[in-house]
Amino acid sequence: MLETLILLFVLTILYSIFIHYKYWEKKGVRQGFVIPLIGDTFNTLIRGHPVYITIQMLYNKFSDVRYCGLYENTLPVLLIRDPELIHQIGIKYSDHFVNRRMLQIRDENPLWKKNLNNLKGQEWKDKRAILTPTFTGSKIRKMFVILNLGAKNIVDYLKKNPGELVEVEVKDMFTRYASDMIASVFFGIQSDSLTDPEDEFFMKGRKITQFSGMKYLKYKASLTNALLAKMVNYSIFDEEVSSYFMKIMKDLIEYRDKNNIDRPDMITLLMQSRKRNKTKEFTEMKETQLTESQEKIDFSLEDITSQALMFYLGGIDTTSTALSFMAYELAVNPDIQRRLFEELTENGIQNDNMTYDELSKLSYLDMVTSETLRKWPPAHNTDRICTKPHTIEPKNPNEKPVNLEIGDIVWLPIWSIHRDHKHWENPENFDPERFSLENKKKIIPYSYIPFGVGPRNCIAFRFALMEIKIAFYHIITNFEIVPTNRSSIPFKSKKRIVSLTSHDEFWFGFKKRSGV
Ligand code: HEM
Repeated sequence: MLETLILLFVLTILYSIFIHYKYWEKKGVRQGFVIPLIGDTFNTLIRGHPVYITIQMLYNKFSDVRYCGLYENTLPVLLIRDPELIHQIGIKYSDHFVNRRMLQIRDENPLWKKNLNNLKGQEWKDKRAILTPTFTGSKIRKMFVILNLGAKNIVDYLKKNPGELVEVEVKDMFTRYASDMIASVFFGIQSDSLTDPEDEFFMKGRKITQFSGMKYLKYKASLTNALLAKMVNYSIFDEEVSSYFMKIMKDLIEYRDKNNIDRPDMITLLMQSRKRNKTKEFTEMKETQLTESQEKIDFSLEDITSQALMFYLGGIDTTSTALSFMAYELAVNPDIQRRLFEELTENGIQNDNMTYDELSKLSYLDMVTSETLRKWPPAHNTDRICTKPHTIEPKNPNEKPVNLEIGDIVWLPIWSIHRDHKHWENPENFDPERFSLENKKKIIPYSYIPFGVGPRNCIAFRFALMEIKIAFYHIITNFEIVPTNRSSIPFKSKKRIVSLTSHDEFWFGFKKRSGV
């Protein structure tokens, strides 16, 4: 028995070394030395680096190529290093790379299976076409009043604390802000988790967004291997969470249908999408084309809840991370903060009646937001799965055609591209000037992709930008953000983590401005 096991082990190692881990080499793609079963994840698994740093180290190791081959443990992955190739995969040949990898999670819960992020191929195209019009600039403009009120809550919350200086852990504060915004805009309910730490909606939502301990291990196992996925029986939306959100949505839709309520929020738009879809009156398709099969699509209560939950999952951590890093950079760069304060106060905007257009015109606010998302992209990596055979044609002398097969995984390393010295001068510096009107023109296309790329990019990018800008508009006109003894400067990342998270939390002081 023991001999058989040893033989099996030796055969596995030999197979790994001579066959499995030659996957990219055989396709003419550069790859490094690979440890069987660990693949290229050594720096995370053994040294404890966060995932985005491990990817960046691999990205920097092959500095002279447009792409390189990696192994996430046993899984072959093609890492794209070239902005033009990002354009090809994300846009030009996007039909060959329709899906993302998240889809491999074996979760039978329909709320999980039906959401936009997880849908594949034609089903994804159809749903995306229905949902895209709900996120256009004109729709965000309509719900601006709600966003403005939500952002003002941050100021009310901070002002409730006595004294001239309030010390706050901003990641928690912004997570609550983002959660209250989603509750209001996507679930039509008033949630005030900033004032009530135990707010029910927030506590239920936390169950979805927290990926720590056993839950994270199960998630990783499910992602890596279909067999493991079955064994660990992992579910992102468990029974309790699913029924809670389904009930909220059902009650809300019934109430609104019955009382003809037309609040300017996403629920109204999603309900209109449902009706429009039934009557085939679609006019605003731009980013994705309508398809014939669309007229048969059912956009049920389950669908609406599923999308709203996905917006919760996709929108909380990303937005609160961006907000936290923006607070960090403004605290450590007082000159930038001063200039931002000047812009926000010199424009004569009336806080209470501020409009979407007024906020959109604040150019320095836009520059600071863009630079935050460049230096600290909350979604540090995205991917595509090859859905139609595709050949990357050679461009440089050492390249051969690379034939990608159905199922091959391609990584678009947002963090590494944003910190590549070839594209950005002193990429570690926080410099909003990179995004001035003049300098913006010099940015290499597709070297700045915080919201991903092409038809499968972040559907809610306008909404996210507005959420960030309006929050900082109110914060900076009322407070100066300053470092305190508890602030962790420079930023230190948590070890072995997938997301961009601080080791020591984000503590900062908010000093009341005089006369406000
Ligand atoms: C600063 C905030 C945010 C960042 C940086 C961000 C970034 C991203 C990125 C990089 C992707 C993948 C795009 C690709 O693969 O090309 C994505 C997808 C997505 N995001 Fe966001 N996101 C943010 C906020 C939000 C918010 C607020 C929502 C919802 C309200 C949201 C909903 C989604 C959804 C549903 C997808 C999947 C789209 C699809 O597969 O069609 N995101 N996001």
